[in-house]
Amino acid sequence: MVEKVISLEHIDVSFDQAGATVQAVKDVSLEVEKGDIYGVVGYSGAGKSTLVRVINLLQMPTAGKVVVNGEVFFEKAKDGQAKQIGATELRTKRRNIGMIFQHFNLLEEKTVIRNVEFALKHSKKKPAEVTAQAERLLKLVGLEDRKDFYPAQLSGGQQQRVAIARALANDPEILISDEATSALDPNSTVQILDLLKKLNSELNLTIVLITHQMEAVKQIADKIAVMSEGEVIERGDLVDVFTHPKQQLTKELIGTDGELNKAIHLLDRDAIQNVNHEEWELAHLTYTGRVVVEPIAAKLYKDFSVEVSIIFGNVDELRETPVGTLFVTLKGSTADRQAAVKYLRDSGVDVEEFNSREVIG
Ligand SMILES: Nc1ncnc2c1ncn2[C@@H]1O[C@H](COP(=O)(O)OP(=O)(O)OP(=O)(O)O)[C@@H](O)[C@H]1O
Repeated sequence: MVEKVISLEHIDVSFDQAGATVQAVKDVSLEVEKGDIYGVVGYSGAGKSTLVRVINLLQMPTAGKVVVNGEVFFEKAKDGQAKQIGATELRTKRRNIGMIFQHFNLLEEKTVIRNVEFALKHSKKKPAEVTAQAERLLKLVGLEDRKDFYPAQLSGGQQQRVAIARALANDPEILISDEATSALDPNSTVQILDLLKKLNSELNLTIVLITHQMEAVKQIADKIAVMSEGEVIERGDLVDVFTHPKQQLTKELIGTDGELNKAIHLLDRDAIQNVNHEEWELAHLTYTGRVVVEPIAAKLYKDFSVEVSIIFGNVDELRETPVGTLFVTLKGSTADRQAAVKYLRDSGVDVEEFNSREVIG
């Protein structure tokens, strides 16, 4: 059975900024299931941080309902009275939600192990148990041999590992990562994302990943929500959203737009200038898994008399699923091209067609 871990219902958050009201989050509902890696993406200022800070009530919503693990943290109808969990209980419940940030926020005057132990200062564990827990976590994040170092003696990636160990000190079920890889070099970014993926599978940790880096969500997220101006404008399974983006902004974020422009730019105009507009089109093919291009091109020619010319192609990995993109021109009569496109779609290839007149005017 699917277990809902986080449920945000109709969340609004407004701020007063110099006398004006800024609506940072507008009527957003979001459900995160146990074991999800849920990416929340969007440009700076879209409202991502504000939205996720609502989960543990670091940010109070103006209206809406926040439920974590079946427990109502906050509830307020638009013009109603707010009901919220008591302060002491909230403090305890927050321990179930670890957080990591872009800036690691480590205590510079404390060693790595003391930084992790510090997160257990309110726990009822004995000092020896606290140390054992911190050592266990440092081992989990691959830093057992750096436990007596100070933060300044570590690389950014290593400091983020310490921050992750500290965030896991109270054995939380949920980890919120707010731009945790944004300040890291590409290599450390990949390693931190791999670590988050490992923690997700080994501990069944539910992760909410806020980022403006599409590469980060591509590497590990199962689901994504795209935010713009305080609203979630598109959401769903990562592979679905990446292969069938609906909103213009999503296309922009994942680069589909740029790819189309590149295809139009690279189009061999000499080769098509004498071809009648009705006899060719530009097509964007997307396929998951392994599709062999050569036989498809040969088949379209042999069975449908449609000539395929590849403009460019690319294979990407979305959460370990290979996803191929091909921009091609299809030459042939309208009826033959329609039959060929139908064959491609029936074979599981997603086809987006661009009329020749739209492409070159
Ligand atoms: N405490 C605050 N007081 C006033 N306005 C705020 C506050 N926090 C956020 N905002 C405003 O709310 C909007 C959303 O900000 P938020 O930080 O949630 O966006 P974001 O998508 O996380 O972007 P970034 O990655 O730049 O933080 C912005 O217009 C921001 O200026």
